[in-house]
Amino acid sequence: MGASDDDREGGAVAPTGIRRRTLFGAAGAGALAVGAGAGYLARGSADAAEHPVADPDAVPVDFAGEHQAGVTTPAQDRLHFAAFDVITDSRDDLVSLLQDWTDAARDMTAGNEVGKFGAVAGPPVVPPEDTGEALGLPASQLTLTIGFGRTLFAKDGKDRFGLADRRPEQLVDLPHFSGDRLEPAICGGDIAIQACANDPQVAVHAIRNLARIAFGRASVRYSQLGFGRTSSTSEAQVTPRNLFGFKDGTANIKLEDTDTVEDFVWARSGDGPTWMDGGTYLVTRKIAMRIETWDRESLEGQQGIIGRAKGSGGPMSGGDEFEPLDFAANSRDGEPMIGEQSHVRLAHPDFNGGAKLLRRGYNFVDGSDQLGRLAAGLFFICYQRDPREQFVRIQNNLAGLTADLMNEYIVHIGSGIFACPPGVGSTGYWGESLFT
Ligand SMILES: C=CC1=C(C)c2cc3[nH]c(cc4nc(cc5[nH]c(cc1n2)c(C)c5CCC(=O)O)C(CCC(=O)O)=C4C)c(C)c3C=C
Ligand SMILES: [Fe+2]
Repeated sequence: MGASDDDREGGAVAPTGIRRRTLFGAAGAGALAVGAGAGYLARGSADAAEHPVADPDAVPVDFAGEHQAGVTTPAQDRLHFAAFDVITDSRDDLVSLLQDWTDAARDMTAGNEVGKFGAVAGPPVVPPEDTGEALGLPASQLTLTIGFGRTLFAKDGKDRFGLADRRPEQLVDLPHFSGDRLEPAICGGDIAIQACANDPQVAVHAIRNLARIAFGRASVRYSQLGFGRTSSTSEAQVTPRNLFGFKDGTANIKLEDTDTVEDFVWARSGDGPTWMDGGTYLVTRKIAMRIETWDRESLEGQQGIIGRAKGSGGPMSGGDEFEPLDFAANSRDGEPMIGEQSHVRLAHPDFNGGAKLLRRGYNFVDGSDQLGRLAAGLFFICYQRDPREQFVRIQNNLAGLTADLMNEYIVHIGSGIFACPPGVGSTGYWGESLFT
């Protein structure tokens, strides 16, 4: 195993790769995890000042586990999402790609360089195994989460890899929703990989290296950068804001609510094919937001559209952020305080047969268009046990100009649905249960 100068300085070489950056020397990670992740309540608190901790981003998120990381993991600040097209016809090549990707994912999520020699310790006559831009950076809570699209199982009626009869019925072709203006180039994909990290360079490095490893076997169909996580997935996180300026994620499923996570997020035995037991279904929607039009809407109008107060995030029926929504409350003029066409009413489980989602989206700004308008929006990401009963049901309730008032300000332009297999142990590879 090679070791770079940095490793010799840090004095730590991990067994499966070259460590990019260590904690304070070889300090134990357990005590350092306090306040890990951007936006945690502990950050900047008196407690944190009295008990300084090493950079919490140096404590990696476990890659191995019953479920994949990156679903209930406290949402990191940054996203690089990529959808791949598989360009080989060989099942063996597909399996070897998943094996190579898993090895690299193990390395990178642990904060190590990719491969045996990494970026600079290999033979000088061949391209380095790792592209190098994350050298010196900690793991930054990087998680890598994989999902398989419908076209991996069968495409144009062709059973490409002998997987056609293993496609779960939950992995539906999403219906057309009223108002959709989907652009095919940013829809679908055979395989999706969600990279989340607190440092954008770490997330980009991960996707770049996975794309490089895939050369000749899979190519990037599209990718999306995101920032400012628009959901909290843990009670320990403060609720972030989306580009409409509203707190987003208040009523999200939180990892501490284990019963809800079990009931609404993870596929279980009997739900579908056994290879998906412990997995989950991912739906993505790239939603453009008409920022300039929104910015001309009055505060009262904006709050009426969302159904929550812009400052506190509390319901329009009253109370602070986490006060339950009271849909029966009427104002003095007899109108519901949380409007009939408000977003939170139409998205709420009470109006969707009890359905809930684990939301994990990110803001995006792809620069400005030719008229100087922000090309911005929400890259909506959600995880669930059955998209038919969850995303599709809720989106059908929201879609259309006569439904959610927010539809005047948004348009769905990208879409994807993926079956995310269960987690991997310390050996094995992503999606192994699908091929055995
Ligand atoms: C189909 C699912 C959903 C889409 C698409 C969606 C788009 C979308 N949402 C916001 C902003 C907010 N959403 C909020 C709550 C909320 N949204 C959904 C679902 C979708 N949103 C759900 C299930 C909920 C929770 C409803 C509840 O149980 O109360 C909120 C309020 C804060 C919160 O609870 O998170 C905001 C704000 C935007 C801007 C957007 C598309 C661009
Ligand atoms: Fe929403």
